[in-house]
Amino acid sequence: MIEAVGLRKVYGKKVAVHDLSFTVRPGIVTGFLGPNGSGKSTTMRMIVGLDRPTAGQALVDGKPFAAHRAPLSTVGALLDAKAVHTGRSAHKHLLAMAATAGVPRSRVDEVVDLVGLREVARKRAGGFSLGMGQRLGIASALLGDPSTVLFDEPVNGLDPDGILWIRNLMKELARQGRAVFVSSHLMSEMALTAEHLVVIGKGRLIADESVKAFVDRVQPRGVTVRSPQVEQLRELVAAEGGQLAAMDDGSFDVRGLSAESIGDAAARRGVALHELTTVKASLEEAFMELTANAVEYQAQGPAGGGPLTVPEPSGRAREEVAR
Ligand SMILES: Nc1ncnc2c1ncn2[C@@H]1O[C@H](COP(=O)(O)OP(=O)(O)OP(=O)(O)O)[C@@H](O)[C@H]1O
Repeated sequence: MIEAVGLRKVYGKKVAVHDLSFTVRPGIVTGFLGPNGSGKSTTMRMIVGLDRPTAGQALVDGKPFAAHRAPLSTVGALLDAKAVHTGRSAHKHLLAMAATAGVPRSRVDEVVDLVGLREVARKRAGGFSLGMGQRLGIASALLGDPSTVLFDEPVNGLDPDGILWIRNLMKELARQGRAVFVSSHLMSEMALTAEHLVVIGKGRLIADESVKAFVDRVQPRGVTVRSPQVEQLRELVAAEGGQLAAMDDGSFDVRGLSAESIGDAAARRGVALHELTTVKASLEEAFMELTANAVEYQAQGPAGGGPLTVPEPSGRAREEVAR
């Protein structure tokens, strides 16, 4: 479990992290999201004692990381997957780490198997692909069987197989009762992996809530309606003040009305409905909308910049968050 309490980091005149407080609970995957430069890496580094907070503190299982007798068994962190001695084999690298931390040798074979590196464990880690390097980084993080794991952008640069593997591993680590804290730029990936989110912008907390609550904060994108009585449906939507657009698959996209008001009006008029679904914003759309004012470096759009706008969904390409 991680508790950030009034965490603050100042580099010279730059306040990288402002009085940040949040909790990462055991048993679930917590996604850590924020635009570039928002302070995610700085926060993670403070949690594992690699950076000193200017104020506040980061507690892991109730104590600062440095106060733990067996730090490797407290927190496993993947902060920079390339930080492995390139001349050594994966096996030697892990053995050296295990010896330093008082972890039994048998655990090395366990983690090598867990991350699927058995075939290549005795080869020089310098020749590893990005995906293999990532697996080795994760093996190192899990060596001490930690109760909390921290992964900074673990899926960056990985192929779909590697991404799926990491997603399943995170969920499994959480299922085992660990606190799993993972940062990522890939919103669609976070929507599939995380149950809870900590979102920051310009070093400040924007959200500490479930993925569902975060997505529910923004307006739904519309309502999908199907009815065999097309003309009556058109009249109903117009009478209620909504707009209706026919979709390629025979359904209708209704804007300006809630599912409840469409359903009630259909009941009053005796119009049969075969589908009535509120289309929620995707996590990416919610993130863009809620962090629009917290983006450090904004692209200059045709209108000269300003907050990022949420693209209108087109056709059936709308993404629903299915939770
Ligand atoms: N050692 C440092 N010295 C000075 N400024 C720093 C240092 N480390 C980070 N910063 C600044 O602090 C801010 C937060 O950086 P940080 O790397 O924590 O953000 P991030 O959210 O991890 O970004 P990204 O998603 O791009 O990795 C940035 O403005 C960055 O330039």
